[in-house]
Amino acid sequence: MRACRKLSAVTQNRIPAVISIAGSDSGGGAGIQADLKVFAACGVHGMTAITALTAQNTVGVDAVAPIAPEMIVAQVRAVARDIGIDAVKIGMLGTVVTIEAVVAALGELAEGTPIVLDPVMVSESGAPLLEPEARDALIELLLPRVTVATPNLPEARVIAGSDDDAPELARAIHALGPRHVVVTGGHRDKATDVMFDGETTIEIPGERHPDGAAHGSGCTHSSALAAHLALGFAPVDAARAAKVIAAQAVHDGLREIGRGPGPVDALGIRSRRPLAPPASAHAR
Ligand SMILES: Nc1ncnc2c1ncn2[C@@H]1O[C@H](COP(=O)(O)OP(=O)(O)OP(=O)(O)O)[C@@H](O)[C@H]1O
Ligand SMILES: Cc1ncc(CO)c(N)n1
Repeated sequence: MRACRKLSAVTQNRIPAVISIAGSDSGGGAGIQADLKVFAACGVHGMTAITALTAQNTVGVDAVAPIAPEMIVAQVRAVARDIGIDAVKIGMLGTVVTIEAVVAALGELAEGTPIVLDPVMVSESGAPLLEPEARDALIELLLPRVTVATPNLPEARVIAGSDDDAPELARAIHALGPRHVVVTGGHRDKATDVMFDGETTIEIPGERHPDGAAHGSGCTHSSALAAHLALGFAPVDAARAAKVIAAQAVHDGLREIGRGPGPVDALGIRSRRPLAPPASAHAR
């Protein structure tokens, strides 16, 4: 049974708690690992329900192990019943069984809790992260439940079943049930995100950073969007903030990490490094 509506974190002047229901990236660039960094960067408390483990690096995905459906529900229930959930980000799902488990887990949320769905299908390195037969379950079971869906261009084309450009795709996907759609711009000529709210198409432009590193850019964007919804931003303002944060994370991306496309950096890790080790430090 769905819990009753609870007061928002903003009304209560508390730190919002946001959960990522997503896959683990052992390379630390995308998935749950990226999401927790973004939540911290946005000033919200991050929580997780892991849907799948991936043995992954910047070059590829070596193995995927789905988490048992009852364990997915248990993770969400545990935090919902104690800490409370102010917003949800959903990332890698992988299988129909996992999608069904996540739908069941959403029953633990208070009414009106914002849900952001990043319909992850393929990794930056080109590995499939959603079984082809799970597309229909994602469309029928999850899309109608979400506040904001954030497909990239190829994902939007798979969901809409057309080769259109972002504005038409955003409208077609909106007709499938989500309240807002943001087609993200990483795979477009200009890195402009396109949002549709049911009435208006809104362009969210930004400079393209061709020399950055973009592994985890979509995860960063959807987590930042969920965090800002929990912070009380309206969806369009949350989408603008998410675009700025994702673009900066790509710009700051850690190109030197791994042999493939390096991970985004949402925390400014490079700028946090000491200029030199203390004189007393000895290399082991
Ligand atoms: N090179 C870039 N320069 C500026 N912004 C970018 C760049 N690449 C991606 N972005 C921004 O990052 C966000 C995520 O977009 P993108 O389309 O790359 O997601 P994605 O393909 O799902 O990411 P991934 O699968 O790598 O995690 C969007 O706001 C997009 O505009
Ligand atoms: C676990 C995971 N989630 C999402 C993506 C998409 O970037 C990825 N590569 N790995």
